Amino acid sequence: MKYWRKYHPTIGTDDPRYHQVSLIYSVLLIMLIYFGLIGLLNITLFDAADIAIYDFSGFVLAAAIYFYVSRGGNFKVAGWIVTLTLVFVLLAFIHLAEGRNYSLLWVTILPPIAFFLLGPTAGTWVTGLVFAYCGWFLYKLLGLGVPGNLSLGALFNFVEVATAQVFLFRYYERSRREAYEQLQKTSTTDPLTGIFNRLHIDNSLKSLLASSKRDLKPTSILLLDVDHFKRINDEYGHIAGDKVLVAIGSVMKETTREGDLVGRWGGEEFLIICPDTDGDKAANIANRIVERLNKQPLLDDINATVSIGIATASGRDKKDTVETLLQTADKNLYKAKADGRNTVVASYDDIALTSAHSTT
Ligand SMILES: Nc1nc2c(ncn2[C@@H]2O[C@H](COP(=O)(O)OP(=O)(O)OP(=O)(O)O)[C@@H](O)[C@H]2O)c(=O)[nH]1
Repeated sequence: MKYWRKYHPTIGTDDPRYHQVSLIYSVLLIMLIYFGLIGLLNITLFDAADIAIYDFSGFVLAAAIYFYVSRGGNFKVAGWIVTLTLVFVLLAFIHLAEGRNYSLLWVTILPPIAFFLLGPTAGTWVTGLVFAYCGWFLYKLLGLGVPGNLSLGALFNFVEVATAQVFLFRYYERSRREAYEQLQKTSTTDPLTGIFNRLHIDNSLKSLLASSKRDLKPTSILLLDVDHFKRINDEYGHIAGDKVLVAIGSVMKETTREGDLVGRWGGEEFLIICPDTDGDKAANIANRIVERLNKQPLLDDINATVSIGIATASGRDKKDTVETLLQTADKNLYKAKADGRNTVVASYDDIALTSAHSTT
């Protein structure tokens, strides 16, 4: 496990920021070691206390950024600070070396870091501006007759390589992001209905229940099962059955809030997670779904109803787990089926359930 995970336990390997945060910490550690070591060498071996002041300033800056990020600072801001610090260090070095000994080559480490931490647009701007400045700096050096590696040909080579780098890294970062988003979408979506799949809804339930306990806020889940779905399949065919599942998915999306998570639990079963929702509110949502399905046919002339079992974690009971919550919802769903279907059952006796309809 990466050592920085102790500062950010919620950023798992499936989080899009995982590798960015990892890179931020790596760059900061390299800066701390490099500036600390070179600063000490400059004082002890080279007797250059004036240069050591720059090294120790760099060390303190890197330590301050490290402190900021590890105490929960904004990663976007941290990404900018790390990139701009790197730009400053690179330009300072190139200036001190006056372009000798291919020192300009160091600027080529900027694009992979800038594009990765800032994204394709800001990455293009930052690297484009720094490269343009370096080209101008090289051009100025030509007239000064500084010895070593400097000619008009070198300037052209620099400009060409810099331009190619900006375009190639921009292309690379864009395609990496698109591929990542595509992968994320397919790994979390149910291919038939387009709502979340079981894996995603299961993972989300774990983390939402943990935050519910941390914030002492209730979380409710609604387990839905389509009534007599086998009959629909038998009567209208499997393709129509699939369309019914898609339409029920849309009804659930329309009936719930934006922060609620709607997913397919398997076959003709669905699960809705409602964060910050107590049993009463969950029953209202469930009743809305049942009423909507009773009001008008789902598809042309096909009617479909659902039975719903609700479970609520208060957020104050440490004993609540994903398993106990699912067991309760399942038990209530079973009861809703036994009560004649097309109805809602929750664990709380004081909830007024308005949706008991006759079964088809
Ligand atoms: N069209 C279609 N049918 C599915 C899909 N997944 C499961 N089914 C069908 O859903 C039906 C579920 O039947 P049962 O478990 O007997 O339940 P039911 O007929 O809905 O009856 P109750 O749940 O007791 O109200 C089975 O016939 C499955 O073949 C799917 O993705 N598409």
